[in-house]
Amino acid sequence: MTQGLDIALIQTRTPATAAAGLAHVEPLIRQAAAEGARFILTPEGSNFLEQRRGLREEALSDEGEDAAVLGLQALAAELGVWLLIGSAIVRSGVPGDARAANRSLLVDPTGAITARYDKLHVFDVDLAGGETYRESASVRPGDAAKLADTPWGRLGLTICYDVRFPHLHRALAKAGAGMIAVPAAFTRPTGEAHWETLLRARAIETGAFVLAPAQGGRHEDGRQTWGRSLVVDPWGVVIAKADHDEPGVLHARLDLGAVDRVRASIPALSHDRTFDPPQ
Ligand SMILES: O=C(O)CNC(=O)[C@H](CS)NC(=O)CCC(=O)C(=O)O
Repeated sequence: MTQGLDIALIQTRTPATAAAGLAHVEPLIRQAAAEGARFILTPEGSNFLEQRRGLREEALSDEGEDAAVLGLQALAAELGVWLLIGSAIVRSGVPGDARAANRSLLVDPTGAITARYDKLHVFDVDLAGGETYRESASVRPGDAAKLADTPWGRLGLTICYDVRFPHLHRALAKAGAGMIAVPAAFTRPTGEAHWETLLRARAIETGAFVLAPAQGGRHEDGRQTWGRSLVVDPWGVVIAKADHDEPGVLHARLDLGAVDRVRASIPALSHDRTFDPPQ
């Protein structure tokens, strides 16, 4: 019999308020648990997703009062599963800074939050097609990388645009992560060009499983995201993939022994050298 950890990624098309966000994701999480997942991961912006130009302070709740965060904690407890809320957009809690935190929350089967991570790299980008993002205007970036303990080993926490910073992933893997979460709300053009390649590269470079639940499709405010949620094994093989942008559940079974086997076979993670800067 094959042993392994049964996980599920939830692909969403999150609406613009936290109450609606919860109503959207809850049935998918119930389905994932009923189908056997013990660890369930949701995308970036799981409480609400909107065109950031209009994000107002009044739209934000404290982490402890957000309808979606509270509802998802209760759901994890009811279903007895581990749940990564890929991110919730909540008040940063930093005095004098009205911006949000874009925060991953790991919830245990009692419903308690056991780890939190604020997105380090915010998306300030002008795309060729005219799409412009200034995430730093509404989101205060975090300043620390984060590993979370799970019954299946250490999980490295990252969010979306963080996937473009390989040294962050290497640092997480060197600190013990055998799984790295990359919840996302990728743009369509960058998703089409880069999403799968970036995720496979991060898995190969770290010898870790990469778990990437994504927002997908055309959201109620017109924003379009690239779905295609993906699970990559430590060898870089895509072991589960949504071939579409529709909301749904993507199951995968992780053979966690693969982490040590891959790292023993190609020990690049321990072969870093220091060198003089290029002249
Ligand atoms: O705004 C929210 O509610 C949730 N956050 C996002 O959607 C963020 C910031 S705008 N999106 C990304 O980081 C996309 C990265 C990307 O697409 C790339 O690196 O190519």
